[in-house]
Amino acid sequence: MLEFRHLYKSYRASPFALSIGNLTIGDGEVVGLLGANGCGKTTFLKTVMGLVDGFEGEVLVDGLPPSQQYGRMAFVTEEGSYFPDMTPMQYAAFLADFYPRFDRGRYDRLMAFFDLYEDEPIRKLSKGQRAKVEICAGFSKGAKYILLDEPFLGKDVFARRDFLKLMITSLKRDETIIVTTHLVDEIQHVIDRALIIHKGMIRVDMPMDELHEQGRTLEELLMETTGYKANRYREYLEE
Ligand SMILES: Nc1ncnc2c1ncn2[C@@H]1O[C@H](COP(=O)(O)OP(=O)(O)OP(=O)(O)O)[C@@H](O)[C@H]1O
Repeated sequence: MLEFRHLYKSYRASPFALSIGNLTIGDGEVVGLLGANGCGKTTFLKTVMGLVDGFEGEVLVDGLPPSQQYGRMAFVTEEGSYFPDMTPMQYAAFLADFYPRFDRGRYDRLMAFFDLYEDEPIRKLSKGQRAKVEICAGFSKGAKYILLDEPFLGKDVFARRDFLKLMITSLKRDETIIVTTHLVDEIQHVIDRALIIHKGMIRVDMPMDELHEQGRTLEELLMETTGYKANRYREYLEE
């Protein structure tokens, strides 16, 4: 379980702070963290990973600070691999040494699914392929909490759809996912719960079943919450 208690983090460069009152994310939940550019999604994930200093409040991972739970968490970011000179095979061996619960079978199955070459250094792969290697790693570390920050960047539409299906069908019971993305259409039938952040605060926390029952789409909810106006560009053209 992830618990947030009065989390508050401001940046001088940002006009608003990330401010999360009380929030709990239970084991096995697949949560979509949504919102406009700069609203605080990555900062939220980084606090869970213990990568943010100087915030008020508390984040607990199964009752402990993130710094005591690194082995239980995987963070897949658009920044890609920190080990570009390794081949995916060497990377797997490294992960196996580092993560006691590393699942080599799952890594190999994901690599095969994405048609990735195992013998080329990661830096020689395309941007989308490098991102796929990170997904293979993230889902194979044996982490209970898998945080995905824009995992679809650079992936073609087929890879995105297949990956989502694979992710959902291969999840283990207590694996908990938090995924940020701007591709709301693609994840709306994948996530269990939507959190929408607007200007640093969670404005919507809704189970997807409830949204589907209301006959509304995630995109509509996001637009209503963030005040996005589809024809706003006209105001600029008509001035
Ligand atoms: N290390 C930092 N130093 C200064 N400001 C930062 C830092 N990290 C984030 N910010 C600011 O905090 C705000 C939230 O940023 P964050 O990266 O969390 O947004 P985001 O929702 O992930 O955006 P995007 O959708 O563009 O990825 C932004 O205004 C950003 O400029």
